[in-house]
Amino acid sequence: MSHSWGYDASDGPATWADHFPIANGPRQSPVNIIPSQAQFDSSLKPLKLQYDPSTSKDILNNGHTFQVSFLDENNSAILSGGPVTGTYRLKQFHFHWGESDDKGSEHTVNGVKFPCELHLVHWNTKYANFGEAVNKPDGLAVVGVFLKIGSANPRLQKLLDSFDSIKAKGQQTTFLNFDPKNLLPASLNFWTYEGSLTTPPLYESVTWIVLKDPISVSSAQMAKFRSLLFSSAGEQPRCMCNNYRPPQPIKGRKVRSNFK
Ligand SMILES: NS(=O)(=O)c1ccc(C(=O)N2CCc3cc(O)c(O)cc3[C@@H]2c2ccccc2)cc1
Ligand SMILES: [Zn+2]
Repeated sequence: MSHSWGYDASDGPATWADHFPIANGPRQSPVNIIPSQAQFDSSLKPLKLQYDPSTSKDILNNGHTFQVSFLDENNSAILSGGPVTGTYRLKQFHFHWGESDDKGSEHTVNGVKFPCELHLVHWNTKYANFGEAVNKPDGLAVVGVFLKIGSANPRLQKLLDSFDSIKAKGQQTTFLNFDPKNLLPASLNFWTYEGSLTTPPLYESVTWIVLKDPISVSSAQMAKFRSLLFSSAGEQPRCMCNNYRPPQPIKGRKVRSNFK
């Protein structure tokens, strides 16, 4: 990433337009979803997420979030159907969260923030690879899943148990056989709209697919997310939290749903 950016007052979302003018573009993400204004679209196909066999590779603290990356040389973890045409391959998933349980998600619903939001990032196989797809208008499809405070979610435990080895920026460790299907709610009902990356370079290349139903996370598990650091080993430790961009202007875009 060329210019360094972050989530503090000095380098956070309010400053991103200085170096990434597309921050004020026509299809920026995230947005506030207002269910009563979403349009049911019966032509939307069921969302197909085929993550078998799961081909997770590693888990990395990249200084903005932590992400689990996947082998994407073949179609072993793909998204199809829903609002997209063609086949999109899973590249990585990551999360955004707050310093406290009352905020942290990027998308909001009727203005309500969730404590955390999962993003599963897929790229369109009409392009050669993720790097080619990342700045094309139909290049990416990201599935967003809200996390809601409730009972501890055992399916998050393997992620949380790896945090001690990726505490600081740049730390990475092997992370095999993790099936991201286990992070999905029972229903794949979704809202969809045309948007962007929610971090610099903010490319307007994302078909967003935000699932209506959340998965659970306990307050203690959220505290573990906040044990990660934005900072590198040896630097003044800075808690990795509030790594979310607030909702951006909808600018006339339609949010569609596949459910009534
Ligand atoms: N929140 S999100 O919209 O789902 C999203 C999706 C992808 C990416 C992503 O892969 N990025 C953007 C941020 C970033 C920061 C780095 O330090 C880095 O090394 C890579 C990335 C990648 C990226 C990859 C390729 C081109 C541009 C950015 C980031 C956020
Ligand atoms: Zn994200």
